[in-house]
Amino acid sequence: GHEFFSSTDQIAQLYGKTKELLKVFSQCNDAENVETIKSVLPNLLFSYSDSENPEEAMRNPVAAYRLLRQMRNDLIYIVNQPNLYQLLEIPQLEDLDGAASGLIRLQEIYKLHPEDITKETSLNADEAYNVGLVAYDEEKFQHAFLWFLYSLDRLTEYSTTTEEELLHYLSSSVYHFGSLSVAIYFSQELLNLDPSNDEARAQLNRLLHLQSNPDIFTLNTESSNYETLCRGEVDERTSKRQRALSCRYSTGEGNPRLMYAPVKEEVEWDEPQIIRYHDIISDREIEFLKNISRPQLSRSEIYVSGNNKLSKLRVSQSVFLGESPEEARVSQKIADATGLSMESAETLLVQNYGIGGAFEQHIDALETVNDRIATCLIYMNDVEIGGATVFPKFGVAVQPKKGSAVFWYNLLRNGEVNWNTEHAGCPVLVGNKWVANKWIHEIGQEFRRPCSLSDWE
Ligand SMILES: O=C(O)CCC(=O)C(=O)O
Ligand SMILES: [Fe+2]
Repeated sequence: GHEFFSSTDQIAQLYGKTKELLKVFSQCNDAENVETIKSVLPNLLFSYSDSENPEEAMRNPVAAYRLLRQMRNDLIYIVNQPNLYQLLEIPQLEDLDGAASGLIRLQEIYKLHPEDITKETSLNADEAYNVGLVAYDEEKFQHAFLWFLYSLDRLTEYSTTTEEELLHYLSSSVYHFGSLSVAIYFSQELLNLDPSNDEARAQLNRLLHLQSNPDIFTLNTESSNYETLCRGEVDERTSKRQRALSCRYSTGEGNPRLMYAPVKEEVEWDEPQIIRYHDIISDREIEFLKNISRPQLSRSEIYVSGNNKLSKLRVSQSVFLGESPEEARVSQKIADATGLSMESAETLLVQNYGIGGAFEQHIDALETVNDRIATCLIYMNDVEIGGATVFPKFGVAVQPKKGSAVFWYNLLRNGEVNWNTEHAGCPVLVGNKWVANKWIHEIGQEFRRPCSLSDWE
């Protein structure tokens, strides 16, 4: 079936359609089971705010996760009424888990407690429990523990989650990340609640045989360079090297198309060069690209030793556009700005990220003949928080800016892969993220970027 969690835009589309569907049901009078449906409709409708624009509703990943759960419940409810046709695709359990996994990724990278990430939108006990279980499955025991604690705090008589389940998982997750005495505490609580629980008694006895006591509230996951860059903690450009970087108007050495509309170039980094072109694509072109891509989006894959496959390392949906006058126009602008030939370039890959959606470190080069000599990455919107493109090998974070594009060479002049161009798309903490990639290949650049035998250029 269809996947939702890997593209916030897909969730937004479903949200819009679900609202419509509920409205239609609330107005129809002839369906047989309409009375039952009608009796619950006010409740369902109530939770879908009328004034809210679906895309806007997705800017907060916690809200997006809640809505996904809620739409699943509501749509399942509707489909279970006889005589009502299901017109919409129902989010699957995999979507809820994928969304929860996105929230955990955000917590890890941006070092957030459940209370931090739910400041705007809180989760109820059941929703939090589900996030905890996903963290537990991913062996992120400290995060799991904190979510179970959060869930325990919010337990009510309406919760499906039970205190026993939570105590069990609290004990077990805290045990895994190291605090034995706290594990013992929760195990004891569980036994107090239900003295006949033999499994809990055995567990408590096992725990009582062990000892240790670390700090259980400090989020101390090891950070890679990628993660520190995403958080904006380091960025080498803030050092004195920045002064060497510049901004200029380029007329492409006399290119007639640029004479009257020069491109604004900014050097984001000098070695290897990373160049930002400002205002390379207009808002209208962006809307057009989004609209043609939307119905064609599907989960992005990663390329590993000759094969494409789905991976948690890349949570987004994308589509390679077909050839069209609009695609060609964007291509031409990139050709003008970079001075490179688009003869063997791929068509634009339009990409929308999901809940906590990211693309972890990778290189764009495929290590094949006629390889991807360069990348031009177009930002189709501003991202409120997170979502930077980062280069861990030299410590630069580039923030998306609507209408701009960044450009770099993936290959050295001698044709070898430049491993320093390794980069990542950080998870989107607040907002949505649309980008479009133009991958430019070697064939056609012979006279534009002459090759060299040196092994460092
Ligand atoms: O989204 C980003 O910032 C990076 C995307 C990227 O590296 C890619 O699609 O190859
Ligand atoms: Fe990339």
